Amino acid sequence: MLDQDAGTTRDILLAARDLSKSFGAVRVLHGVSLDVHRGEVLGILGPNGAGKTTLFNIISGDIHASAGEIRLGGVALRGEPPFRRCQMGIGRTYQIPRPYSGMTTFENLLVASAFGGGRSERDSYAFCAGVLRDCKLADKANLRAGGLTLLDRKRLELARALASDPQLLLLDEIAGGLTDEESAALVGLVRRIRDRGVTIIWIEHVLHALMAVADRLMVLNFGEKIAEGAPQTVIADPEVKRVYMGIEA
Ligand SMILES: Nc1ncnc2c1ncn2[C@@H]1O[C@H](COP(=O)(O)OP(=O)(O)OP(=O)(O)O)[C@@H](O)[C@H]1O
Repeated sequence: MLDQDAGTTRDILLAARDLSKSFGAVRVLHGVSLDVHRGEVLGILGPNGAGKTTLFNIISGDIHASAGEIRLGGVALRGEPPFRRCQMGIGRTYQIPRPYSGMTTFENLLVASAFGGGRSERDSYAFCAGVLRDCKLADKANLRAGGLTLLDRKRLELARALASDPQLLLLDEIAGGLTDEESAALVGLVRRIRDRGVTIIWIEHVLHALMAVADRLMVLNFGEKIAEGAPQTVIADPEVKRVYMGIEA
């Protein structure tokens, strides 16, 4: 699927149209549309409860939208369960890490590589060893995932998503609680992942981390998109300042 963008034709990997979601009488997402171009990093900002994770849950198939449609590489995702979407190339992290606690770190990656990435067991070993190194988990390979520290469980979330070989990677608040040094290392890793050709959508409250790598930003508030565009333009927007940063113009 192609679109015209300021005179250039760019390839759209994910196209979402008019997504809405209500839980009972509570409307948490309303008419949200977005296009994500291959190879870009789209950052998503918004106050708590704005509907950011709900948007990810709809894209990954964890929940169904009340209305709207999503296409990945032009293919409609309607009705596809999460495991199929993973096999189609959508990898994600969860805000609260969800490892297989009784398995080792390495075994967690092998499962993702074999069942999500479709690799043979033999190929998975070398591939997952590389992912472990990238995510600074090599020395934790044989530890039970349930016994890892929160920081390492967050690293494992990212590593598992990478092991499934995504073309689209959804990152949900992976920088929270990191030191400045750890945050800078994470930004470096996200850049390297992008440079390998993976398209990324990153929900993050740690603004400086997001600003360091995002090509575009989108802002949600009360389930609606209130801004989208170049990062510097978006964060200078008076409405975004008011809603997200509590700054009145
Ligand atoms: N399964 C659910 N049932 C009922 N309400 C839900 C459910 N999931 C989310 N919500 C509500 O939907 C709204 C949006 O939640 P969501 O987690 O998408 O927000 P968010 O922007 O990701 O917030 P945060 O930055 O705090 O993670 C919230 O009011 C939340 O309580």
